[in-house]
Amino acid sequence: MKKIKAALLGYGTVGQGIHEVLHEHQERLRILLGKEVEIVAILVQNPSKHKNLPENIVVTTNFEEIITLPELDVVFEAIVGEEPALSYLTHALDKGVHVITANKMMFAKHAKSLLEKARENDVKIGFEATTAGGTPVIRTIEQLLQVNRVEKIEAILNGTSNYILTAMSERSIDFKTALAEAKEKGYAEADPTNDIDGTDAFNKLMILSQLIFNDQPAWHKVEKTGIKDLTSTDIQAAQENNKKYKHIAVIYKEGDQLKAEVSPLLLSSSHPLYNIDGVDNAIAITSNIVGTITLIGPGAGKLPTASAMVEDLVAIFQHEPENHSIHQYKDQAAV
Ligand SMILES: NC(=O)C1=CN([C@@H]2O[C@H](COP(=O)(O)OP(=O)(O)OC[C@H]3O[C@@H](n4cnc5c(N)ncnc54)[C@H](OP(=O)(O)O)[C@@H]3O)[C@@H](O)[C@H]2O)C=CC1
Ligand SMILES: N[C@@H](CC=O)C(=O)O
Repeated sequence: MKKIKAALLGYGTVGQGIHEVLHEHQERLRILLGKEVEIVAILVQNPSKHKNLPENIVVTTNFEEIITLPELDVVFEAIVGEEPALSYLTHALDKGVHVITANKMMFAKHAKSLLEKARENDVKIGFEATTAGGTPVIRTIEQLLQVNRVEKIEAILNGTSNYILTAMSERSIDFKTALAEAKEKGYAEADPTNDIDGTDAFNKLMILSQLIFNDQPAWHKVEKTGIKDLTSTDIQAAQENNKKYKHIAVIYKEGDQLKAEVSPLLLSSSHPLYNIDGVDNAIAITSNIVGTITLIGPGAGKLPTASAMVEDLVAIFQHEPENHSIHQYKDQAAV
């Protein structure tokens, strides 16, 4: 049986999640794609941390060694920061290799040029995992709201912030302890600055903006505030008034101007995002025909993020002409 040959860039929370999901669900992937998916190489920074990987997988710090492997089909990118990720993915697209990325910091800035490059080279970029973790907002907008015109997004887009706010409110723990828990659970970035100062939610909002409006507002004009200055006293006071702080990202068009803001807001219980707690994200999408749809689901973590990336893999390879396209499990097939 032919194989889909994949490389992982990064073997931290997300990279390990992808490996686990590909391994655990090999049979399902074989049914869906008519092919096995094989991880042939993994790029890391410090190979001594990754000594227990199977011997048939190339573990390297040198991207050249990966991109020159014969018959490489796809690269999953789960490293940190704008560079070298951008250069690696540009190189992969130029070589005709599909790309699946979780790297929102890089993609917020370079979505447009990378998507153009992918089109030029007749390959695909999956980026579901860049926004809202395991919650499938990208494909919902891209594929299920094509006749609709999306007019507004109001969303909780950072799992760490929502986890911290919920923990401070429900368990009365302090900010530092809640952040340490979010790190321990694999929700927060290794450097959590972007989680708590609003940058991560901002980056995700810009990715949605690019997808929906094929444009982004001028970054310096978007007001961006994180949750880092909220104190336990603020949170308890809100609770005593039956309110909650939530970190909200909003974008809409006013005339031909894009308006966006990312900030903590005090919500009353009638607000649709009031009950979104823990690591969950929620995205209220308002469109001209259907009205408002709200997607809710895990916004961070190993398996939710890997789920989004492996679903991207299926979306890319299912469309290759020789592949099968079976959408139902046998025991769920319609009679
Ligand atoms: N964690 C989450 O819930 C989510 C994360 N993301 C994004 O996914 C990406 C990965 O996140 P996560 O797995 O949590 O991060 P981790 O810090 O857990 O892992 C990062 C991995 O990337 C490797 N790495 C980092 N920089 C380089 C480099 N320059 N060259 C080669 N390898 C490198 C590290 O190598 P080594 O192991 O040797 O140190 C490590 O294996 C990030 O861009 C993040 O923003 C997106 C959605 C959700
Ligand atoms: N650190 C991010 C991870 C997912 O994008 C978050 O907490 O939302």
